[in-house]
Amino acid sequence: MSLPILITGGSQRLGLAIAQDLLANNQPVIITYRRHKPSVDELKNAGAIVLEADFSTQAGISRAIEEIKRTAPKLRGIIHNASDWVPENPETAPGDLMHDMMMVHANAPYQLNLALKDALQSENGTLADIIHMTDYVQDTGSENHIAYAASKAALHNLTLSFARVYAPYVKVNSIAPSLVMFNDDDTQEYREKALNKNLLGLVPGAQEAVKAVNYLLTAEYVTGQTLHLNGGRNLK
Ligand SMILES: NC(=O)C1=CN([C@@H]2O[C@H](COP(=O)(O)OP(=O)(O)OC[C@H]3O[C@@H](n4cnc5c(N)ncnc54)[C@H](OP(=O)(O)O)[C@@H]3O)[C@@H](O)[C@H]2O)C=CC1
Ligand SMILES: Nc1nc2c(c(=O)[nH]1)N=C([C@H](O)[C@@H](O)CO)CN2
Repeated sequence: MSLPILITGGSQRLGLAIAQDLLANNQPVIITYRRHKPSVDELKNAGAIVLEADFSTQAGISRAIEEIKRTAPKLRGIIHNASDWVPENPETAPGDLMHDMMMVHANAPYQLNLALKDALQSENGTLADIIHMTDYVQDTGSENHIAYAASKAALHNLTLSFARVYAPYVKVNSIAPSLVMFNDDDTQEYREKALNKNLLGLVPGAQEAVKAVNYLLTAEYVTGQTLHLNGGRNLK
């Protein structure tokens, strides 16, 4: 039996698609979720281990680390997918927003990577993997999600540091999507405008992230890199 891959925020959208694909290919999976949904039970019934975790507080991060260590002494990989896409808004003080963004996108991945270093095992000649789900805005910044973009840039910087420190037994890479999957409440106007933001005029859906994850898991010579999933938006 292969060692499990941990996916944070695996109860919906990209994280759920990644978890479902890995399970369908007989790869054991552990997911964390913040709010219980039917998908959590569906993943559990499909054989996943499901752990409740909220990375917005230090206590939540510490609790998650202890529960993951107890559940899986050894891991094939970690996919840091959990994320909150929150714009600057009048209801949230800037200090609170920056704190919240940094906790889930940088502090939690940082602490989990350190705490789970010895658990990460290469197996059958395949190196272990850490994958950080960052964002196109890691390199560009954002006008309406300033704190969010800064926290994703911090997450990408963790890719560079951990790639250096964890070589040669663990590969560490970023996947930087631009708009890959719409949200249910995205208006038709937003959707049409978004399609024109990249060269390919596409919003491909969650399977594009699944393909990117599977590439990195099988790669032998890729670490400290960013896999951009943006339809050429940077050239538009
Ligand atoms: N979708 C896209 O087009 C893009 C996605 N990305 C990145 O790809 C990744 C996946 O995107 P997507 O599937 O849309 O992500 P979602 O917005 O669906 O969030 C994924 C999960 O993160 C969980 N989460 C949020 N905050 C916390 C927290 N404080 N502690 C624990 N869990 C938390 C949520 O749990 P709950 O549902 O319980 O609240 C949610 O299920 C993310 O890192 C995202 O930033 C980047 C650019 C574009
Ligand atoms: N946690 C999330 N992060 C992001 C999302 C999302 O739905 N959840 N969506 C985006 C947008 O698609 C953005 O890339 C559009 O330009 C960014 N991050």
